[in-house]
Amino acid sequence: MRSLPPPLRHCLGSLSFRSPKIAQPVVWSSRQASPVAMRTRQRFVLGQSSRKLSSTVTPSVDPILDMTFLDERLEDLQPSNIAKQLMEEGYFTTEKFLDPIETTALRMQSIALRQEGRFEQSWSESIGSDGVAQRFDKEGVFACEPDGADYVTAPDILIYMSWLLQTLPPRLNNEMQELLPDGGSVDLSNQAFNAKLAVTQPGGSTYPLHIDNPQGLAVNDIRKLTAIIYLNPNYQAGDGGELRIYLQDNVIRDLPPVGGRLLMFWSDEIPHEVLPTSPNADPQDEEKDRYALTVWIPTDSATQIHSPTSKFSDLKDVVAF
Ligand SMILES: O=C(O)CCC(=O)C(=O)O
Ligand SMILES: [Fe+2]
Repeated sequence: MRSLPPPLRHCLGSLSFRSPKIAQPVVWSSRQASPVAMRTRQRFVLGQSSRKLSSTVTPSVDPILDMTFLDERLEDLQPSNIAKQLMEEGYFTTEKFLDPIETTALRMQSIALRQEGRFEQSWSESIGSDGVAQRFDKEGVFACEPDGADYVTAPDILIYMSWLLQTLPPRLNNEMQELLPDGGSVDLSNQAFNAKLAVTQPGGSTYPLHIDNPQGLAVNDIRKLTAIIYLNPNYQAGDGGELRIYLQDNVIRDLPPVGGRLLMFWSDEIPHEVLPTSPNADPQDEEKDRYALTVWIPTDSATQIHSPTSKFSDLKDVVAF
């Protein structure tokens, strides 16, 4: 059995989306091919009512993330404020969602997954004027889709993903309902998700300008919210790799990928790119590797994707597909 149910898989590239369906409920299960998974034969179920991973697996490192603390941190940020910023500006960010110890733990667990061979060359598709998708490798970028079997090696990555998926959609839906005049909602779903743990190597690796979900319903891609946590606790000014986002009124913001930063934006509307990562550093300098964990949350209301009445609908003109 493959890790996530097939419909939850998405291509490792971020500019396209190959999964036509979203499955329910979210079930993480062991990869049969993995020797670790063969030993554990464990399934992780994210029930809506459950707040914890149901697991009898002993991780190889002790997890340190606590879902209750994460809940408290989200409340401290005031979800009403997050919802307001998403609706008014298209994005929300805070630099210190995880503390340095937590950020370091997630980074070390990412490195352990990489040492296990879980990362692959990252690639994307660009859509030509003829509508045909062209695949290309992203030089110096490698990625992994974490799943339940990775709990043994990377328990905190799984705990974070699990917490985010259970907590963020209902919490933000409630707040947005309050804000929308007709009581409508963007209807974020906690029944499915896509995830990518990516490393961008120093020496100038980039992500080209793109929107995560450019094709939308044409390819049954209903990803609505992108949530990224950055895992670079030793980030220094000059390390590059800023996420550049393009907003309304020609506003451009560069967000350094400092460890612990949480960033959210609309997957189907907000153009962004990654600026060169440590352009003057040696590509083999692992200290300068730029790690980021992205979770994409879909919507249960297809009409929310590329809505022509959205105030952000013009931003797509920034990106030439
Ligand atoms: O790593 C980042 O800052 C953004 C990555 C990204 O744009 C993507 O994966 O689609
Ligand atoms: Fe992206």
